[in-house]
Amino acid sequence: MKKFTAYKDVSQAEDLVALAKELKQHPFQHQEFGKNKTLGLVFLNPSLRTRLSTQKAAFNLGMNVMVLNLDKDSWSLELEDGTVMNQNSQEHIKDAAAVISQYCDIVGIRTFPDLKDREADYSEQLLQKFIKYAQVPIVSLESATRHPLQSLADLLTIEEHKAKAKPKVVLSWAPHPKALPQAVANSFIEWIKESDVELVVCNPEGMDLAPEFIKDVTVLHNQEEALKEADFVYAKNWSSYENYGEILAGHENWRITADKMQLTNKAKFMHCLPVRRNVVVTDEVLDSEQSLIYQQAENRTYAAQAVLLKLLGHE
Ligand SMILES: NCCC[C@H](NC(=O)CCC(=O)O)C(=O)O
Ligand SMILES: NC(=O)OP(=O)(O)O
Repeated sequence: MKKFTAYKDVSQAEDLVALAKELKQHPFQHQEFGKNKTLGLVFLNPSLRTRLSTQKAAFNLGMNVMVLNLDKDSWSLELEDGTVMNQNSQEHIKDAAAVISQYCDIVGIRTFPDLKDREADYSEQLLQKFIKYAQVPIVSLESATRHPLQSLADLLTIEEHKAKAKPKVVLSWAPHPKALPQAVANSFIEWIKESDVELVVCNPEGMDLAPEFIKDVTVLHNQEEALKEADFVYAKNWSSYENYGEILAGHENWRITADKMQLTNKAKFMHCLPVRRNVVVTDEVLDSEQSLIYQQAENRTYAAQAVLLKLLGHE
């Protein structure tokens, strides 16, 4: 594996899930692989889980870790080539990526979309430029359109908790007061649709995800119908792809409640976190036995560890 930014970077997702599962049993068995290797983690946006679980994954492999909050502690980046940099940007991404990667064997980068210019966000310009100018493998810590480490952890969580060979997995849009990226939802679909599950996505009219992600996927605009007999309910808000970055107000009734969970086949509840309690989903659901939110967060460590191990050259 040369980089980890999307499903297509991985040759066998099942193998990666199996490796993560094995690492969860024996986290320290590959310490020699990471010895004297350095992981750099670059954040342009906030993070709790990705920041800590990826560091923990690296420590489990015997790696050293350096973290840079580029948005707060470093220079503001210029992305365009040939610009006369006499305005606000202070360092070109070309120089920043080249220099950071000199200090590291693997670099992880988190970069959210600005949710204003759809083409710019969907071309992943910052991530792609970083890859272009860095000389080492790059791991996405959530980019403008995808969150592959989250999706890999989610696959592992579903694998561990499924009670039948082909469970019904429902990804449901849920309300939120702020415009959020489509990345977690896009990525979840991209990974799970290749697994042996019955996938249903549900969202209000006008909130369909990008055609490239929902191609050949069942999309319903009726949440109650979608939830029937679900084995897993994954809730997530996203802002509009169609009216790019717009919030959909007036759909508070899409919140996941205990009553809605009654429609399901005693489904497990999933969310990537952070979650706005009692907006996206009620406390009653989040704090119930059905909730897998902390198991998902725990699995982030082993998903990241599997990815780092592959990038370090483990067969
Ligand atoms: N990394 C996991 C999700 C990150 C981001 N959520 C957020 O920004 C939530 C912020 C808030 O609740 O205001 C998202 O949806 O893609
Ligand atoms: N789920 C997730 O990626 O969380 P953070 O944004 O806190 O890293």
